[in-house]
Amino acid sequence: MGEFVHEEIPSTELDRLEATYRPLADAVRDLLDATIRTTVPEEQVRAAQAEIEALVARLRAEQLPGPAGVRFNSEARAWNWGNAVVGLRNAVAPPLRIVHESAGHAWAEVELGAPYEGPPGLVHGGVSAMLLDHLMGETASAAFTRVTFTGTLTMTYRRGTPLGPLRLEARIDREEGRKVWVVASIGDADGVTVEAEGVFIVPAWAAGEAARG
Ligand SMILES: CCCCCCCC(=O)SCCNC(=O)CCNC(=O)[C@H](O)C(C)(C)COP(=O)(O)OP(=O)(O)OC[C@H]1O[C@@H](n2cnc3c(N)ncnc32)[C@H](O)[C@@H]1OP(=O)(O)O
Repeated sequence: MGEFVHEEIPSTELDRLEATYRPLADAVRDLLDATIRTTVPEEQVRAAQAEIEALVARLRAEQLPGPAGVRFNSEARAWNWGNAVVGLRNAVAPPLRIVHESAGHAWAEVELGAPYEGPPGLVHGGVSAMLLDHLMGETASAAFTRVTFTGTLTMTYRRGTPLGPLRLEARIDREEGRKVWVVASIGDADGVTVEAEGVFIVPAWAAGEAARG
């Protein structure tokens, strides 16, 4: 497994950095959508590709040796900019902005576009599972007071989930020792499209931390 890295960047500096990186990731997200949907002539496609390759070289002039990992400072601020679901610097992430209503209850609203398509006009089933998995994991962590990993995730696809505005919701159903059962759903304006149940586990190696959380 990668690392949780203690990096002493003050929170005010993190705010400033995030204000720089968020619009960059938004622009790349827009690029993903444009790459899927463009109908410009082929020579323009090739010219755009050359420009993108030049931009990639500029960004790679200095970079981390591996993935971004999860970092934290001594002000209890944690940041996971590369995360596949909530990563602020990850253009593949929608990104999901999760609201922790209380420890054990969280929700998010998101608008999914062309990059998340599976069946025509519908969200890819694996994308639904990915978004719910993360939301449920954060929910199981009881607002970040303990570490939990997905043990088993069961998805029930009630009907197709249309691309567009969606609401996701998750709640802790019950707990037993180190096991936390979470129930969750995705819905559109007409109601629930996907339901999920998952068992999230406080790993043996983190159980001491959990007791302190
Ligand atoms: C805050 C950020 C949120 C991020 C959310 C993202 C969510 C994710 O995607 S996490 C990534 C995907 N998940 C993983 O990679 C997990 C990989 N698996 C593991 O690390 C381990 O197998 C882990 C942690 C699940 C269990 O390990 P360990 O703590 O050694 O379990 P162990 O002591 O054998 O079992 C503890 C209990 O859990 C049960 N259990 C173990 N594995 C599973 C499982 N896969 N499913 C269901 N139950 C399980 C056992 O039966 C046991 O139950 P009981 O106490 O009743 O006998």
